[in-house]
Amino acid sequence: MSVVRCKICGITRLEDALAAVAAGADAIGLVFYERSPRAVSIEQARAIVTALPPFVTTVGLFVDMPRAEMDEVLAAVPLDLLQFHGDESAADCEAVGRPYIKALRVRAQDDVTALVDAYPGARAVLLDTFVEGVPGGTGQAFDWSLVPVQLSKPVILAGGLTPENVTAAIAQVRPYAVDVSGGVEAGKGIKDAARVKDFVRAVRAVGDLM
Ligand SMILES: O=C(O)c1ccccc1N[C@@H]1O[C@H](COP(=O)(O)O)[C@@H](O)[C@H]1O
Repeated sequence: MSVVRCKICGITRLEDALAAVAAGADAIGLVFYERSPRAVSIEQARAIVTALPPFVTTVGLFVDMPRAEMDEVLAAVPLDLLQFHGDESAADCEAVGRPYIKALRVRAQDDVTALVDAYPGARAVLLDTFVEGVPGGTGQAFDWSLVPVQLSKPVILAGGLTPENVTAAIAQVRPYAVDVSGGVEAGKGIKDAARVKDFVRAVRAVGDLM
């Protein structure tokens, strides 16, 4: 048996965070990208993070945020892990001095192994869908066959996952973890508790088969 971890991203409300935790999510993600419909303020994020029980990883998502702005967030919100979802280089990520994961948007022409190897300090890589001009949260899946069987980092699979397709995604990619945002929403930034529950249940069930 192999457990597949599960992150629910794009949380904007405490009630959604608590529902995700109650459903069994391992991590919740908060988007600090002002152009996202799921963006949270520092105050909102702090209220959510400080109200969570222990043993739930809190992840802050950033897209090419200037360092001074990021330092303001990090000083105010006790995040466990950073998710760099823009064009940050490995040096940019390392310079922050916090544990991080790097999101990489996968295209057919990419050498995914080389992309991953460019971030030796990352705890894991998050593989997401490439859509021109959109850094993430597209709600679109990519061709999972583009993910090599062996990579130098644990893989967090993202991009258009839903309670309906996550079983097939895990069976094909065999990731360390999965990450979902749009696929469990009732509206942008508002989670659908029943879909969150269905998603986590599906992830747990397929993990038991692996
Ligand atoms: O959610 C967003 O708005 C977002 C904005 C900018 C970068 C990343 C964003 N979301 C992350 O994208 C992946 C996939 O999301 P989806 O499941 O396809 O909706 C996930 O990590 C989101 O948190």
